[in-house]
Amino acid sequence: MRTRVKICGITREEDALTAVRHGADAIGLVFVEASPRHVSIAQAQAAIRSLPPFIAVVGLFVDAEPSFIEQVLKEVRLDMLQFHGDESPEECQRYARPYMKAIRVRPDTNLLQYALDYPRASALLLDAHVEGVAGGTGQRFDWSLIPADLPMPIVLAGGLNADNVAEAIKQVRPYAVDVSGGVESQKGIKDAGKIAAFMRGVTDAAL
Ligand SMILES: O=C(O)c1ccccc1NCC(=O)[C@H](O)[C@H](O)COP(=O)(O)O
Repeated sequence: MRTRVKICGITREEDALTAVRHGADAIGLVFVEASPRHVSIAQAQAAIRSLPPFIAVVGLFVDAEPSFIEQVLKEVRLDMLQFHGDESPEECQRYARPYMKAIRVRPDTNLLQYALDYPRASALLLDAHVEGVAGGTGQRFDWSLIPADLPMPIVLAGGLNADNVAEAIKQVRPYAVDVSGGVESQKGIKDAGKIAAFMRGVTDAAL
């Protein structure tokens, strides 16, 4: 089975459709004001309005107020939540949606403990730790820090691109990969050629 792909930081309808046309399984919408990939509720609605069925829409938040998340959930058809800040397990599981907990991995990060602490997460999304930046850094981390026996699906993120995604999949064997900067022409604007090349890399890893 091919590794699933989530393309994150989608801000425009045409980029959502390009991602899907090339085989992406999920798209991510960044509801974080400080991000260059931030979408308003209206932009999010527009970006996903013509998506075909069976494509998952993931809403990304960083330590957001619950009232804001509830408001987004009322107005945008999100299938899953992605918590990219310091949200506790209780905070992550209070919404009527499955969620992924993003972990910014450092050499001393105990990923097995995170899996135990967030037992109701659908997956752990593993991203690079860059001081002072919540995510979308374009940096990769040392994949050998990921234990082989994590009792939870892994979504591998952080600095992935067409040149390294096949190697990443072969080494880590994640459930899914997540990419943002590696398929962009500028922050928040996706590039069809880079998306196509990334998807070829994912397919090549399965051969
Ligand atoms: O994308 C952002 O600007 C962002 C801001 C705040 C928190 C998280 C953010 N992005 C997270 C992601 O898009 C994914 O983890 C992504 O796959 C990793 O980004 P990249 O290294 O650019 O592929």
